[in-house]
Amino acid sequence: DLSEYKSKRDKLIQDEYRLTLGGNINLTEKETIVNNCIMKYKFLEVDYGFTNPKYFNFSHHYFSYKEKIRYSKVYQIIKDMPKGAALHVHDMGILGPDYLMNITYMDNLYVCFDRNVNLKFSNKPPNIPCDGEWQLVSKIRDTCGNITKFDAKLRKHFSLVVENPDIVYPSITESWNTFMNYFVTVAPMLTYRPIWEQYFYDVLYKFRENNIMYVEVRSILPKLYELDGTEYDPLITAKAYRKAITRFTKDYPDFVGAKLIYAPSRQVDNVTVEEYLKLAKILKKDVPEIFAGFDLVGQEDLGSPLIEFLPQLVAARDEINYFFHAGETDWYGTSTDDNLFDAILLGAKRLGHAYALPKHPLLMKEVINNDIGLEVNVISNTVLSLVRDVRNHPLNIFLAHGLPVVLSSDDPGAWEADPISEDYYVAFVGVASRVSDLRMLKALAMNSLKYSALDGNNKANAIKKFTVSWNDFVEKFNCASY
Ligand SMILES: O=c1[nH]cnc2c1ncn2[C@@H]1O[C@H](CO)[C@@H](O)[C@H]1O
Ligand SMILES: [Zn+2]
Repeated sequence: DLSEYKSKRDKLIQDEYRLTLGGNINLTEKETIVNNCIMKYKFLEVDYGFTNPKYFNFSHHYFSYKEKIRYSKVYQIIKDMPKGAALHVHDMGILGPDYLMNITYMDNLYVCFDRNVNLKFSNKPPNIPCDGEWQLVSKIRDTCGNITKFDAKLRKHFSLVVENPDIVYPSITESWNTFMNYFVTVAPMLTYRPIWEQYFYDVLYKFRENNIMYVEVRSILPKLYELDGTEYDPLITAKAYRKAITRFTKDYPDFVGAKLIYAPSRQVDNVTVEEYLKLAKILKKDVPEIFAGFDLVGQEDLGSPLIEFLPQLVAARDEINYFFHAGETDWYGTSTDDNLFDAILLGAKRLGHAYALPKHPLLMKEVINNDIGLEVNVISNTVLSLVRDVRNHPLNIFLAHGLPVVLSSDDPGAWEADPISEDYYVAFVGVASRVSDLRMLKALAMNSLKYSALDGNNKANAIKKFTVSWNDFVEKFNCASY
């Protein structure tokens, strides 16, 4: 009979909900008030899309709706909500063009325009080959007559954002080429030693503003330099991180801190990986308080796959923790896809992206059994051409299975997103189930600390600090203020 059918149906739906990430959390009375508020606004957004699919922002390119995000009440609440940690971000990709443009107003910066734009701090015209003339940026601004135009031209090189992404980025090749150019352009500016130290301090400041209390940054550890051309080895870059972190946590004692994952390019040979790992061991010895582990980066489809470096990676795995990018691909059954097998077999503590994971049922089980964190970066995956309509992002599968997801933002500066709140917003409204609520958001925030590289005591303290600020957020919450 129908009532029996309906109670069976209700039970099935409820049981399944309990399997989703956060589905087992019980909300307090106060949390329920917050939940009712955020869900009221979430339903408005989702249901509007359901009846007007063509206006559902999340099915279009991120660039087409990014400017509207700030008006979303769901976004505004998420921004104010304590979110724990950001565990997957890359050194030079965090602060975007507005920040970078300010740097171009500093003294001693030279520029040379060829096919690209080359920038370098120096006390004399740089001795770097360029098919143009090296000139002081300040001098060009003094003499060019139209600073606005000059700045607009410069700014274009500091961002992937365009008005017509479908034409500019027809495939992963175009988006990644532009993405790589971004790093090539900004690296010589950011690796000027005084800038590097200040930059990471400012990164932490921006994260704190987004209610993040702890960060793990991946860095290629580029060589820093001085105005006279002196260059330092990568250990100095790591020490510059430590310096910035120490200064920041002194200025903002409520902030937990930051750690470093050494993450150099994967497009190298075995000898180079051997050298990378040697440096990783030195870092572990010399800057133990900030060193978390090792990763390899770069467009994964272009290689090299992890299997190529097996002897080196196996030899170091007892000493170094791995946090590999793996499965950041649409190509099922390829060597990129197979990186997931190797990352897991090599004992990775977390996986970067793991985008291809749902196609591997046994690996899904391994992730659960070994409690491997999945670092998901939804906006990155859209901008870098893995998925357009985020309702098709595999994050919804991870969430449905209650897998240990942590949300992060990869390179928010490169696509002019805020440090992390927009990623939470897109994941919560565009990817997660319509009915996933504050419990999921709380679970995601908790996961970010649980799966961090903080050690026992520090992790417990961080979770305590998080609980205090979460309760404070809930206590002071006023739906009418949004
Ligand atoms: O999502 C990603 N997948 C792989 N590599 C990345 C991603 N984001 C940034 N980088 C890599 O990190 C370096 C800067 O630290 C960049 O050169 C880029 O290759
Ligand atoms: Zn990444």
